[in-house]
Amino acid sequence: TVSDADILNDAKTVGDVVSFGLGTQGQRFSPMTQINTKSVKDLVPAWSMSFGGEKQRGQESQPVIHNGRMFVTASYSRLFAFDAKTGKKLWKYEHRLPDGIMPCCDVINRGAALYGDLVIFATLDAQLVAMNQETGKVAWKQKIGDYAAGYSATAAPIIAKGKLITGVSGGEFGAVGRIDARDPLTGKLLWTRPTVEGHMGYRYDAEGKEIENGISGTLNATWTGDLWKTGGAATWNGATYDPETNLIFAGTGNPAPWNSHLRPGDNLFSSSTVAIDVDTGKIVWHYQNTPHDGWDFDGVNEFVSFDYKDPKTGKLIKAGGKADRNGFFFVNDRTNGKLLNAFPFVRKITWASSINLETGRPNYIEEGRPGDPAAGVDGKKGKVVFSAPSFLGGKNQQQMAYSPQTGLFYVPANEWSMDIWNEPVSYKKGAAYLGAGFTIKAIHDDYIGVMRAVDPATGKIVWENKNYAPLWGGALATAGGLVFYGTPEGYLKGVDAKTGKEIWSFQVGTGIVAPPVTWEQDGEQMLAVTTGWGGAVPLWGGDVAKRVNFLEQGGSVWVFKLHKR
Ligand SMILES: O=C(O)c1cc(C(=O)O)c2c(n1)C(=O)C(=O)c1cc(C(=O)O)[nH]c1-2
Repeated sequence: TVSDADILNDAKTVGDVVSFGLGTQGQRFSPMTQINTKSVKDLVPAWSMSFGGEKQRGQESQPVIHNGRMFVTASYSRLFAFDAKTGKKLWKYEHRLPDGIMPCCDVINRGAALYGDLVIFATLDAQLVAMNQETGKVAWKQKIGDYAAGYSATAAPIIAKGKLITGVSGGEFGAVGRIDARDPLTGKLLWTRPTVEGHMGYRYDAEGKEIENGISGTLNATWTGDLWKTGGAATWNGATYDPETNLIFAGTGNPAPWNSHLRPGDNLFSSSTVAIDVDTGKIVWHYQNTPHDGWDFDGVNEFVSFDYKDPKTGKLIKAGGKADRNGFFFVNDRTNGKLLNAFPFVRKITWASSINLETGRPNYIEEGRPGDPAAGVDGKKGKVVFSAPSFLGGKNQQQMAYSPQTGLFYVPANEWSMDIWNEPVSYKKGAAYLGAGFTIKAIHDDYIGVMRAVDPATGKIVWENKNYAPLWGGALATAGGLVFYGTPEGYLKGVDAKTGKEIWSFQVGTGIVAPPVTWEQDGEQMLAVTTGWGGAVPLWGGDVAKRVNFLEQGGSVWVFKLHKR
């Protein structure tokens, strides 16, 4: 069984992977060294297993591994249990999905959580399902949203201090984001914390009775009229948890609708990092990466805890790093949210010239905001603006890694742009709630994706590896001096963490849009990645989707280990 101690120590222990992020702080760093810059050239496949089925689409799942079993979620709300050593299929669960589900950005899932004897994941019809790890028998199910109103769920749950922590998707339909804490063994709700100002949070007593748990003194002050009621800020990429501060860090999506002229104000807590007390569900601090977002710059990117040496004072600070969809990399004090540093990690940014380190607010470029349709001649279409990054972001769902060995973040970034304009829109249950039109375009002929090694203290890009297609898979850093990541072209790569030099690669036969993991199995270091091209790019990518339409779908897990000579 998986205990709280197993989860607390996940980043340091090598025998399994029991949390999303290889430790709930989300560093995606492994202390293992058997596979290193010298030996990595001898990596060979150990096994591969297909998800089968007629339907494929994007596979974004991070495998979790415990007690010789690997649990991987797959497209269309499926979950597979494999023998971690041989790949033998142990069981599978296929969730029965209703016809009316409305995931905005492909039928993907990012992974499962482990606790006790259970494996738990979220489904596209906004449910949580917990199964016995050995048998696959369903232990409990809970509905977390109304799929007919656009709610879905794609993020991997995490376990924080014995609580199951989950988010919701649906921002493109005016769903209201929130973070829930449940008893992982029963599914019982312990607290719920909405991420749109104006909505009340609740705690539940022993009898399950609601106790109000709001943010005192604040009502929907940063919203106009009634728009907060359907205000988005979806927590669609889940959360990280830092045991040192007892805080859950949730990234929140764009405010709804996209047309920012309809909702003057900062629109809290959209496009933000929200730090929530794991015991009470109260918001302890928040930092808004894009106040009054008008570009769909969801701030759901993972907030990764790390120790930051202040370049001026030399003091070690408990910090967190976030490569935001809006193109800036933010470093905040994770005890109180104070901004320590902010710098661009993509080269072209048109909406703000910089982030003011004193006030913590962006220096907007006013011409960079799409125009108000109500100000136009016919009131139907606002001024079109050229904008970079595109709304798919300098970084999207693909997870970065942090190596305490190099002190660098490894950010799977994208350089692209869009034409974007606003249109009138009003809320209708179950209908897209954007009020915007757009086309995404490449900036450069030779690349969109670019893996960047970023120094959080100086903002310097230490090295970069360009990639033709947009990077959409996460990174893994190891004490072996390596960074692993996959490309939509199908290459899983092992590169030198210090220089970026590619030392090993393997073609998996379809695109990679998931983060690799590593663990030790019977004394051997194993490397695993889920494969299968998809996610938001082929659906929303405009000109970019056409440019990469040669990429083929798939659906499988690949596992590698060193060839014994
Ligand atoms: O606002 C939302 O609720 C929401 C949800 C999701 C999702 O659940 O995957 C994505 C987005 N927004 C989104 O804006 C986006 O770019 C995106 C990309 C992906 C993906 O997995 O490829 N999901 C999502």
